Amino acid sequence: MQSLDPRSITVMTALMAAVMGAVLLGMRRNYPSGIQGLLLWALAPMACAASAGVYAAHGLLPEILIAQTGNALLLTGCGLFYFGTQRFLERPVTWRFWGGIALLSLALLTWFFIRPDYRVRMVLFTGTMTACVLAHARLLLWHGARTERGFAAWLCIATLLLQAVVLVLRGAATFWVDTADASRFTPTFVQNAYIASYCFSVLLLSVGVLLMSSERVRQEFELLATRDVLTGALTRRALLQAGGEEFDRWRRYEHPLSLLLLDLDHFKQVNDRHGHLVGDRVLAGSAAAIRAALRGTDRLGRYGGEEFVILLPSTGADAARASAERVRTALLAHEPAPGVPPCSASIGVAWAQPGDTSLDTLLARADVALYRAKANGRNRVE
Ligand SMILES: Nc1nc2c(ncn2[C@@H]2O[C@H](COP(=O)(O)OP(=O)(O)OP(=O)(O)O)[C@@H](O)[C@H]2O)c(=O)[nH]1
Repeated sequence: MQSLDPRSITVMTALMAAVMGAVLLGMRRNYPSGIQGLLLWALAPMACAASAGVYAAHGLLPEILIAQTGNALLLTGCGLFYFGTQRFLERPVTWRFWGGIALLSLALLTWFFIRPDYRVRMVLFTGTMTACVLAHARLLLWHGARTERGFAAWLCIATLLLQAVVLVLRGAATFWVDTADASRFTPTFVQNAYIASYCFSVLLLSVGVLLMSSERVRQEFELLATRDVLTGALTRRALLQAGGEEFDRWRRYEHPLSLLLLDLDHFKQVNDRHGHLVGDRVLAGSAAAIRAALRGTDRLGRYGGEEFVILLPSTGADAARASAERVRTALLAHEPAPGVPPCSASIGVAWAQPGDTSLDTLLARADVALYRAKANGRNRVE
């Protein structure tokens, strides 16, 4: 490590960070605009690259200019990563607070040029960086890891925590390894390790945010493929797949299985009287009311138009009838938004019985029961 040239590592860091920034910028063009924070994440490694470029000019320009510009750019890069994550997690962006801290720290650093001591400047700068990096890790731990529980969020958190450890160690070590008139390119083992670890942390953080965006895209596509946009219920395809799996489980383990076929009553009249848009709102509101009346393991799917299927795993005939009754009364009790009419539902109940060969058998029986419920006056369970 001692034999490594700190200026060369700094130049490599600048090049690598610039490439990562360009990759993130290019990637952003192909991602849905609904995913926020990508531009800030792309600008972050570019600011880090610029700071490394400025540091690499050590000895060629006045030290105060290099130190202040380089530090300002490095803090900006750190902040852009942080603000990008805030945007990505759809949290309020706190430019002012963190910008204020960075400016204060830079102002203090300027003051130390009047009474120069490299070690004090080092402690102050690594301290500010540690605060920024820990704030970022905390943001991801509290908000990110909950919604983005994937590998990528943990990679970012681990990188940030490691970076904080390195910064604290670097700040603390300065009083042992540096002299008051040392400079950033004084070739000590500690300084080389510090610059090299910074290079890796920019790389890992850029890869981490790139993976986080890819995971978000995958989640959104998965949601689009399996969720009905209007009601949030499972699509017909996803519902039939889930139903097929539950049916196989019933056949193998003989856990009871029931399903409800629910059809909103006189829905055509709602459309005819109030228009399709209001009809859509009735559908969305009804689906929300139905979902609220179900257990966590039950699954609601939109079978077609105004027809829904509710899968009730581990539920026998009596419990299924009770569930259906609960859903029916929940729809009656549901208070629609102003201007949206209430709507009742008829429900056909079916449960798996010996001799059933597929989910279709249950669906066909539920359909017959639903037809009976309609024929017997609607707003009822059969
Ligand atoms: N607004 C809206 N209407 C839909 C949607 N899908 C289906 N529909 C309408 O739902 C209505 C269903 O009408 P019908 O099958 O006659 O049933 P109904 O009026 O509910 O009568 P019953 O089922 O016998 O009580 C049709 O007018 C469809 O156009 C949708 O996504 N949005």
